[in-house]
Amino acid sequence: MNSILGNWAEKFRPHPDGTQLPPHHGHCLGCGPDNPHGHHLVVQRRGEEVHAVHRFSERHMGAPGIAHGGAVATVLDDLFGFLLYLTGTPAVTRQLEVRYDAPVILGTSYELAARVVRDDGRKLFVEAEMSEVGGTTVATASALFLKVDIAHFDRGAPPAPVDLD
Ligand SMILES: CCCCCCCC(=O)SCCNC(=O)CCNC(=O)[C@H](O)C(C)(C)COP(=O)(O)OP(=O)(O)OC[C@H]1O[C@@H](n2cnc3c(N)ncnc32)[C@H](O)[C@@H]1OP(=O)(O)O
Repeated sequence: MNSILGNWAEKFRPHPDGTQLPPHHGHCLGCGPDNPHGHHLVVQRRGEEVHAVHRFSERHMGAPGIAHGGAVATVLDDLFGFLLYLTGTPAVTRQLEVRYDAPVILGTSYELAARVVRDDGRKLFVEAEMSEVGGTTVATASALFLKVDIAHFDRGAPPAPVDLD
């Protein structure tokens, strides 16, 4: 098994409500603490949802002062990946749709929440939103995740040493 994911059964066991969920792995672009280009997303379980508060930095700029749409999609996609701590099943994104309702401003905190809306055989239909703290929604996303065997992740090459340039 791809050692970067560690032991799936131990790691992706159900985590208690209210706790902080572990990153997928150290170099994950969305949540890995060791990825210098990453978003370092920190996610909590709240009931049957996963929640985060996130601030984009200058590394994620699209238009001046505004987060790149791909960066916003990355964070939403990675947030969906935390629902796997609730379902307990390995799964990957098959389709992702993002609606950008308002510019996401760099340096501003946003609240994110995601949930499974339908668990249908191999298919996990999920949805999420990103909002100003206590306010207006700036982006919504829906995705189809497909459950895979853990061997799916063996197809990845071992991570190269991190290049800080
Ligand atoms: C450890 C977790 C980290 C999480 C990180 C955050 C999430 C990610 O970034 S994941 C990375 C990005 N995603 C990927 O790399 C996935 C790449 N894709 C693949 O590997 C394959 O396409 C894979 C494994 C998803 C599916 O392949 P395969 O097993 O052949 O499935 P496929 O036959 O195409 O579809 C399975 C079923 O889903 C259905 N389906 C496929 N696409 C759709 C769709 N868009 N809408 C509705 N149904 C669909 C199919 O019709 C089929 O249905 P049925 O079984 O009823 O006939």
